[in-house]
Amino acid sequence: MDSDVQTPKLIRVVGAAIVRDGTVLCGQRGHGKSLAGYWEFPGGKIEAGETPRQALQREIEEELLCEVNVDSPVCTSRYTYDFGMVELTTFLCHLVSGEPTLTEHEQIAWVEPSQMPTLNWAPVDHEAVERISHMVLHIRKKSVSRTILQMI
Ligand SMILES: Nc1nc2c([nH]c(=O)n2[C@H]2C[C@H](O)[C@@H](COP(=O)(O)OP(=O)(O)OP(=O)(O)O)O2)c(=O)[nH]1
Repeated sequence: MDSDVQTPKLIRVVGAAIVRDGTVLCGQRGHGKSLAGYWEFPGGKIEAGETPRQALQREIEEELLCEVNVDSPVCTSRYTYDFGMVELTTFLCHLVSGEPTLTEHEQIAWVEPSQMPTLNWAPVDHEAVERISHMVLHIRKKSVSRTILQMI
């Protein structure tokens, strides 16, 4: 039997949570793009034949003109927008070479973990933002302890 309910198109996307000095690089989507004005993790759609990690390295080179090491996955979340269902997988990343450069975002910013939830994130990002803010805080605490131990 036919149904009026259509399955939304699945759009597989990867996002990079680039961590440096206890802050995370966040990007605000530019005018003219879908979800303009929302904050996101830099990245983009996975192309045919790519692994998620390959897609993320390519997207970061294209979008931020720098190279990252793709570390552990954070989570995979889905959200149905009016243009389709985005499945976002977010990875912790570290800079390998180059400096993130603004090309297509409205702005990019290194954000303190405690401040990340105050930004207006794209709906599919909320789970990753919550998790990442805790993970980074944990790493920061450990590195602070290490620093204190070295000073004694
Ligand atoms: N890169 C990225 N995209 C995200 C995030 N959250 C989220 O909803 N998206 C959406 C926005 C886009 O619809 C899609 C990512 O595709 P893309 O980055 O290649 O899209 P695009 O701006 O080049 O093209 P378009 O969607 O405007 O056609 O996923 C996120 O954290 N990072």
